[in-house]
Amino acid sequence: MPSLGRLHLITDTRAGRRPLAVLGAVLPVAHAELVVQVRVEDGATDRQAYDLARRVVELCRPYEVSCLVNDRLHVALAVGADGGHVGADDLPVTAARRVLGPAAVLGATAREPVTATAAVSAGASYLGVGPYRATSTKDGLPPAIGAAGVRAVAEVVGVPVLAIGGVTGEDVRALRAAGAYGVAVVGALSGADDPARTAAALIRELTC
Ligand SMILES: Cc1ncc(COP(=O)(O)OP(=O)(O)O)c(N)n1
Ligand SMILES: Cc1nc(C(=O)O)sc1CCOP(=O)(O)O
Ligand SMILES: [Mg+2]
Repeated sequence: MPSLGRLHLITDTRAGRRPLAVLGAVLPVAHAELVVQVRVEDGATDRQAYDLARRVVELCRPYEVSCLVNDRLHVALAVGADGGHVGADDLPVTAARRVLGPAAVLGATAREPVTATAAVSAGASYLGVGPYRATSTKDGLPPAIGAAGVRAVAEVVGVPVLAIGGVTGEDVRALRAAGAYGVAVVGALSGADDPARTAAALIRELTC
């Protein structure tokens, strides 16, 4: 299984955002600590997801940066991605593992210890744990779990825990102290004035 980077950049495909430009800026500074998760809006077609994922894989390849696809595991397989990420509305983790195979990176969303341990038993190789704090990037999320919620999960699993939801560079120290291995972000990079500088700062905080 490929080693897992600590900074997960999740593509921002909301209107007006430029996911490929942001990725192009971040890749040269991020090296092995970057993982890219291709996430499209729920209403996007499979063809749109495929076209974006194919371009992301192409961009990442020269940098040896891993690429995962959110939800749509057939797209992950079709573009030769390194794996995928599933949550409560997606394929169950056991089924996702069967689809992707034993060597793939498979992430699962877990919001509390019980679902976290179940996801790991079912074959998850890392967990996305959140929302750390309230975020406007995604609708319909449950209340924020904060550092205590991240810690509660990190304490009971042996796989990397990535904190997600409203995370910025200023949160990294507290999240690492709570047991997080890394962070997954949308807005912190997509909305940054200088995504390369922001990514470099995040990686410094994640690896110091
Ligand atoms: C790293 C990471 N953590 C959590 C999620 C959320 O997944 P999910 O709950 O399935 O919600 P959607 O992203 O599919 O809307 C994630 N994508 N990545
Ligand atoms: C896609 C997603 N999933 C979440 C969860 O808690 O499951 S929070 C989230 C959005 C993360 O975006 P930002 O970094 O801009 O807050
Ligand atoms: Mg999902």
